[in-house]
Amino acid sequence: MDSPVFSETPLLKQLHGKAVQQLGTSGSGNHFVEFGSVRLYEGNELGYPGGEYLGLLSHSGSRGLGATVARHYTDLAQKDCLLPKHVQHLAWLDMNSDAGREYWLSMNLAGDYAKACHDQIHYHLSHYLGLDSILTVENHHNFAWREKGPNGEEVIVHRKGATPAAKGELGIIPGSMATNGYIVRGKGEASSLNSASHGAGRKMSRSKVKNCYTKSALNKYLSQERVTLIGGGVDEAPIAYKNIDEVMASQKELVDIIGEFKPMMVRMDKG
Ligand SMILES: Nc1nc2c(ncn2[C@@H]2O[C@H](COP(=O)(O)O)[C@@H](O)[C@H]2O)c(=O)[nH]1
Ligand SMILES: [Mn+2]
Repeated sequence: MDSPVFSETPLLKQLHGKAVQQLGTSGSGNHFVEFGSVRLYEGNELGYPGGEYLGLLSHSGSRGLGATVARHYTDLAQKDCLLPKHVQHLAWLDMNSDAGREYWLSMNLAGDYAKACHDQIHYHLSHYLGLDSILTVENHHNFAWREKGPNGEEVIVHRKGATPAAKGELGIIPGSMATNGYIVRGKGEASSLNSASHGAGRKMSRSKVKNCYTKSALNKYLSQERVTLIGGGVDEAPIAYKNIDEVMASQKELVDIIGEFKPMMVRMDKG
C-alpha cells in the first residue's frame, strides 16, 4: 500500500484510502476462496511427488480501485475516440497520450493490488491454520500485457477471459464450485498469443440460471459432490458453467495439465 504510484495521479491519490480498507477482501459476484484437494500428477516437474495435497484457491480482482480506474479511463476513451454506438465499449486511449500513460500505470497498480489481496487472503488463512505453503501458482486475467509480437514488435496483449500461457508458465484454470480446476503449464502457442482460457466460462446468464434452477437443487448437487458452500447463490451454480473437461480438451494445444483441484469448501459473498 506504500507504492509511490498512488501519488502519481489525482484519481489514484483519491482511491488510496478505500484500497487500504479493502485490502485482503475478495468482493462479490463469482469471486471465491475455497479449500480443496489438489492431485499433482507424476512427472509434474514441480519438484514434488505426485499425490494428494491440500489446496487453497482464490479468485477475485482489484476491488473498488480497479473498477473506478476502469470506469474513469473508459469514459475518457469514449469521449476521445468516437466509434459507432454498438462498438463504443472498444474505444481506446493512445499509449503516447497523458491519459494512456496514466491508464497503463493505474492498471498495473490495480493488478499488483489484486495480487496483494490474494497474498493477504492466503497468508491469513494459512497462518491461522498453522500451515506452510509449498507452492503458489498465481496468474492475472482480464488484464493487458506489453509483450513481443510474432515479428519481435512491441504489442499490447489484452487477455479478457484468458490468462497467460507462455512456454513453461504455470497457471490454474478453475471449473466451478463443484467441478475440477486444472493446474497447467503453458505451451507457448504463438497463434493463441501465448494464452489459454482462464476458466470454464459461463454458458448461462445469471438471470437464466435463477429462472431455471433452485437453491434446493443446488444444495442437493453440492451434497452429492461433498462440497460445503458458505454464501453463494444459484446464479453461481455449476450448471451455469461450461463443462471444464470439454474446455480443457479444446485447448490441449495451449497447455499441459499437471494437476487438478477439486473444491471442497467454498466461500462466496451472499448470492
Ligand atoms: N473453483 C471454482 N471455480 C469457479 C467458481 N465460480 C466460477 N468458477 C470458474 O472460475 C472462472 C472465473 O471466471 P471469470 O470470467 O468470472 O473471471 C469461471 O469461468 C468458472 O469457470 C467457484 O465457485 N469455484
Ligand atoms: Mn474473474
